[in-house]
Amino acid sequence: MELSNASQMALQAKERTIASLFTNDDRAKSMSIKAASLFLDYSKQNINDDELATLFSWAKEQKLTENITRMFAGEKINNTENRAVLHTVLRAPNSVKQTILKTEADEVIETEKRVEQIVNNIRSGKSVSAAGKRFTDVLVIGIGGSFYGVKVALSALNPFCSPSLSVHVLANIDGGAVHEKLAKLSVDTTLVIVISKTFTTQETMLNAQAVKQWMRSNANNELIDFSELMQLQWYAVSTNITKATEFGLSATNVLPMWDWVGGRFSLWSAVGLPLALAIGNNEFSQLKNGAYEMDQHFLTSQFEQNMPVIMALVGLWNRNVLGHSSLAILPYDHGMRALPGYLQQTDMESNGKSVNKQGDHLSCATAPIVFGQEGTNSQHAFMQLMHQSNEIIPTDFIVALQGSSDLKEHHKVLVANCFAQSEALMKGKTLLQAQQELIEQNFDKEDAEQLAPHKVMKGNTPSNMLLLDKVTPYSFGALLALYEHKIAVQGFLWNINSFDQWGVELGKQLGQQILAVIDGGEDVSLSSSTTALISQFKSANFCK
Ligand SMILES: O=P(O)(O)OC[C@H]1O[C@](O)(CO)[C@@H](O)[C@@H]1O
Repeated sequence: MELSNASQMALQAKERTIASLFTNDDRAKSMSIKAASLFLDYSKQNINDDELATLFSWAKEQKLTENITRMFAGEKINNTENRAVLHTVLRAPNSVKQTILKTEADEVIETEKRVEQIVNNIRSGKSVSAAGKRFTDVLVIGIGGSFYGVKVALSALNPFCSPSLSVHVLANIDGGAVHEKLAKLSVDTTLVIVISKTFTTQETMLNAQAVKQWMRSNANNELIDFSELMQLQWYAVSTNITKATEFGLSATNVLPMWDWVGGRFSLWSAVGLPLALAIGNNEFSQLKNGAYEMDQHFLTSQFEQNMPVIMALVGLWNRNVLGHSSLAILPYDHGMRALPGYLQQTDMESNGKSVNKQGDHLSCATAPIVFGQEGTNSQHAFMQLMHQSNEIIPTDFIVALQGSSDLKEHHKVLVANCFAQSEALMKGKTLLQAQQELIEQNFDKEDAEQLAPHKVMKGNTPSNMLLLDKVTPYSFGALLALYEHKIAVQGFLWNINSFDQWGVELGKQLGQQILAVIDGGEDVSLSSSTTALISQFKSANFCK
């Protein structure tokens, strides 16, 4: 990021307090914006109007509009994989699909209809298991982008999920996770959906094998033909029909994916099938409608009134001008507890890069370290560090005005805590204030002076406050799209490719190499540390 006067602006910003920027009541009003049912207040950021204006004109100079337009138009902006980035088209009306995708639109529209039909058949009991029973459970197997979207939406939209069809998600390659899931399930009432764009991902394949084996061993083999069971009880979403059918899936049960939909942006495709099964077709459409409205807002609004662009620029300001390396995501909402994990992938897998699109090394920092937890739990854990360490951690607070339960007092306390934290992070407490407080509590002057430094809170921590009227499929769809676009904008401005993820490859490759050594091979290229660790593992497992 090359802003000509960045260091001078940083100096100026670091010398002031955020609270001092509130010279009149207008700041909260002028630094807040509504879009697609969401409300963003960014007035507690350490930025003033002039600095924002500089960022807006800089973004224009960097051809941000052109980049956004190219993405929506389907140009191959994922240059290292020669792919378009078109998840947005999946939530657009059919006429837009036809304009952008041309002949491919038919398959996309057909797939949507297939998803709807499967959802209707399963939820109505028209489609039953090989044992002739109604499905009570859906087991989803997938990882990374083929997991986080479904997981976060299932949890956030839990009040909309059918009580008679439970959806479970299996991602990690850990026998403990497999047993934990399968212990709750019965072969006769479980539908399985394997989500894997490539259908080669090691974790997903091994988990799918384990589940298939469990089904084979536990089905009533005298009465049930296993290939019929696979036909009735297994679906997949993948670009790789060959691999899926080799695995044993019927080709008609493999819903397509397209190379122009990245895994971490794929919830809007047939990858959303498990979610649609849980919440129903209408609510799944609402999720897409909310995202579509955010897309339209993003595409058509001036930068000064554009929620994703504002969030992106404020994020760049924090990261590159003020030098803050992290971003805390704090949803004050039990349903949205999976959001920090989801955004860790969306943000850090997209923008965790250090070369630009041309392959040249970048001199500026890119994606922040994203972490978080639901409020108020975070207040009793890492927020101590946010208040009193030297680290300044910009924060996104997310809360719904109306709670999803009937416990109104709980929601009042939850929201009060959320607002209180944003205020406390901004204002902090000075030494003088701390001393004063202690004296008011009847400490003598000497004790007050000694204790006061321990009660100082640095304050000046910037935050966004994102409000949803209520967590609904519509507002949650808009929220996910907001973050997708914020992250894309940051990638455009850093001139990086946000849509590839080569960084995960080396680990995968070495994983295979190490597996071969565990299985008896030799590999002199491994470090002595890793070789010793492998020996320890082998003697614990194979030499007893
Ligand atoms: O859908 P697949 O092909 O199983 O891949 C799973 C995930 O693995 C990744 O390659 C790395 O996390 C993601 O991009 C992808 O979503």
